[in-house]
Amino acid sequence: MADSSSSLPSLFEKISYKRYFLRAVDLTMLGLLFSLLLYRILHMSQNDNVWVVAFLCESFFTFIWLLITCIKWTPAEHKPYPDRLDERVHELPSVDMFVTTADPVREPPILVVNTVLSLLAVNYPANKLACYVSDDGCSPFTYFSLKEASNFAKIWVPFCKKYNVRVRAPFRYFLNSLDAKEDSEFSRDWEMTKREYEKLSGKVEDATRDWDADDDFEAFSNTKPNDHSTIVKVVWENKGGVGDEKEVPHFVYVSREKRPNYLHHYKAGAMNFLVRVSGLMTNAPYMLNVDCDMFVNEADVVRQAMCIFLQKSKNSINHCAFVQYPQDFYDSNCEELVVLQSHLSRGFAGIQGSIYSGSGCFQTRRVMYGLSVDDLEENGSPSSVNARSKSGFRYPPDITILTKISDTRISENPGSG
Ligand SMILES: O=c1ccn([C@@H]2O[C@H](COP(=O)(O)OP(=O)(O)O[C@H]3O[C@H](CO)[C@@H](O)[C@H](O)[C@H]3O)[C@@H](O)[C@H]2O)c(=O)[nH]1
Ligand SMILES: [Mn+2]
Repeated sequence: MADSSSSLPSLFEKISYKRYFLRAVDLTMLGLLFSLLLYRILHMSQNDNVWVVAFLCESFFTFIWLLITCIKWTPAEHKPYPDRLDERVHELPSVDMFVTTADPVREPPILVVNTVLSLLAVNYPANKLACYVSDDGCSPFTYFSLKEASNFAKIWVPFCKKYNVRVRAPFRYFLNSLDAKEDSEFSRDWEMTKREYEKLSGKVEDATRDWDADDDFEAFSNTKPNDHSTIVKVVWENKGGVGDEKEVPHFVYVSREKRPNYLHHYKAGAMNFLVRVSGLMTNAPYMLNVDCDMFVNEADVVRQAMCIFLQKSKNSINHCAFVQYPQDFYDSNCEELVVLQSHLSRGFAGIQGSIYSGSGCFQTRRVMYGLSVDDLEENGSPSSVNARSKSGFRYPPDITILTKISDTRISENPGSG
């Protein structure tokens, strides 16, 4: 937990922007819009429909413009200082990272593999991380790809950490050719890692044609995407890890039970299931949620979120429920969305906080369980909270049985050592 001594610098700063000129422009606009509306009202004649319609349209425009202007009035940004974490926080908290996928055809496994690799390689102690993939397609190809990815992760994670790679999704990283001209250690490692990645993508792409289904795939026989029992497989277990740079975090494959005629609630159902399974296995106090076609484009993403979560306020309780990251797009023209996010989200940050959009979001487990901050112990973890919260909510019995991953072997990849 963060040291609450007020003499130490804060883990993040809220920077407010002074926009005097833009405010003057906005006020002028407001004056002009009101004068126009006043002019329309004063010269309204009952039989002129066009005039009335113009008045209604302009009133609506003024209303929307006013809403947006109010949101943008006091823009702010939260600037985290991850370098300060090490001196302030003695032990970083655990984080469970969730990836959802639903269809191996619409969402090719190589995309899911890249999402997962970018998460496994973030700058955070590997023994504090667990990555759970929910597969609503119940696809042995997805599972096969993830097993292969976990082998490649043993090369990829140390490579990223050794050379401080910024974008840790290999398909993006290897788009750029090698800079170093001479035969250096880096260029040798780069070539070797690229070769291994190409092998991995080849295996994943060929998986539908040529693969050996061993006993580990037994669970997938006679299953249909909408009719099968739950499958949980520990793809990789970080056994007794100490968090050094060569380690790979826990990595778990999950396909929840589905039956025809039972609603499964799409991504929301998958997220609920991931919360419950991870509650039994690693029970981290913080959770991250990303879609399978996203990747982490900033290696310090978890440390940055921790700067916000672990900074204590004056009464030494942190009320932060979630940290939402904005989305960027690499393969489509979504400039409007980016502009909207960068302008409006700064405005929201200045008023109260960011908009919750789900994906790309860290949330606390206690909020997901419906707990209030008054129910918390000093360490902020829900594991020490009684089964009944103030709202009278009672956990299902399985949620209160909290065990660590090393005690709960549901199913293990035999090759994971
Ligand atoms: O039955 C399902 C259907 C979808 N998904 C996953 O949910 C995510 C989002 O689904 P997608 O069809 O890609 O929706 P998008 O419109 O692209 O996603 C946006 O909109 C969704 C709500 O409609 C949000 O949940 C997402 O986070 C947000 O990125 C993907 O990872 C899917 O694999 C499941 O796990 N199970
Ligand atoms: Mn999508």
